[in-house]
Amino acid sequence: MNNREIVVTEVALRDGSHAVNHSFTIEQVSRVVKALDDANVPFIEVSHGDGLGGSSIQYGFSNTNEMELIEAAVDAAENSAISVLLLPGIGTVEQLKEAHKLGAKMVRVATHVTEADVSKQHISLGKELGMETVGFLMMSHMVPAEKLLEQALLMESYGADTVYVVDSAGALLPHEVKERIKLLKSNLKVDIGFHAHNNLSLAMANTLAAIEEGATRIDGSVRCLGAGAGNTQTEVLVSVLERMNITTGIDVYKMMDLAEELVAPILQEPQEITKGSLVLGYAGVYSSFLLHAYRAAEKYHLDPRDILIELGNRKVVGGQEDMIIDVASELAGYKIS
Ligand SMILES: CC[C@H](O)CC(=O)C(=O)O
Ligand SMILES: [Mn+2]
Repeated sequence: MNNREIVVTEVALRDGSHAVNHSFTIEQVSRVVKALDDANVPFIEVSHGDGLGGSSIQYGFSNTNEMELIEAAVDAAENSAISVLLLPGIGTVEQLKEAHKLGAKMVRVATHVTEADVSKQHISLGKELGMETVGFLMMSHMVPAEKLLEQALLMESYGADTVYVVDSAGALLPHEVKERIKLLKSNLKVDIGFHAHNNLSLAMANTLAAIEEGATRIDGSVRCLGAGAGNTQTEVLVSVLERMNITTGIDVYKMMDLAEELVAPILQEPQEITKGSLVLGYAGVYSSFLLHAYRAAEKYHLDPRDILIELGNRKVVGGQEDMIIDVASELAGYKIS
């Protein structure tokens, strides 16, 4: 990717979908993609927060059909490639084909960190379609580095061009990121990526630790527009990397401008580390559970932190969003039969 030492994927228009209750409009997507394209961002991800097909009662309905958003993104991008996220079991083969037909160039196939085997069909299809294909191992903090390596090797064997360590809960500490990336780097032939969440205020430190150990594919969300406290803030990341003489190819001033002028007004509230998002990192809970837990807490008159801590204790993972209501009703004293 023309002299980029670090290849950034901007995820605000996908991960940020969680933070705005899946309310992105065609106009917002078009304007943000156009500006990101102008800033020379190589990859821009656009999908429901839970990936293709995520719009549902379980995960939250999108206000606008994600295929229309993907189409708008493809139309607005001259050079940037549009990426889609797909979780096997939520997104289907047909939806991936449709996104590809609309012009999506990259697919990231995401599984829970112990379930890489379910990614085979979708990684193979991504390759068959000629897409850049990425394996995305979510909740990577939940297993030791050796288990993560085993799962990453599976994704590599299915044909993934890159395998990502995904800190979905923002729970990893810098030394744990280093250990994981180092092990993958020395055992995989494909590129290694890292996706952070800022719940413990460690997204930037963890990202730099990952780069130090050889990760070359990095995710960021402009203005921290991602689930929980958001991801590594893209405009800050490209500024820091430029100070370190590491090239991303991205125009720092243009990133700063679009963050302030286009993305800040989209946020329903400024992205900050609130007590709720802090508990996600502290208890190791999926960042996308945050708003679901707030709603459940309101319904059952509970402190959302109690719900999140209990979800962490039970090691609830992505796809088990229905457990949020179950746990809340149990904590409120209702019996589940
Ligand atoms: C539900 C999919 C999830 O948001 C993917 C992701 O970005 C992560 O696990 O951090
Ligand atoms: Mn994420």
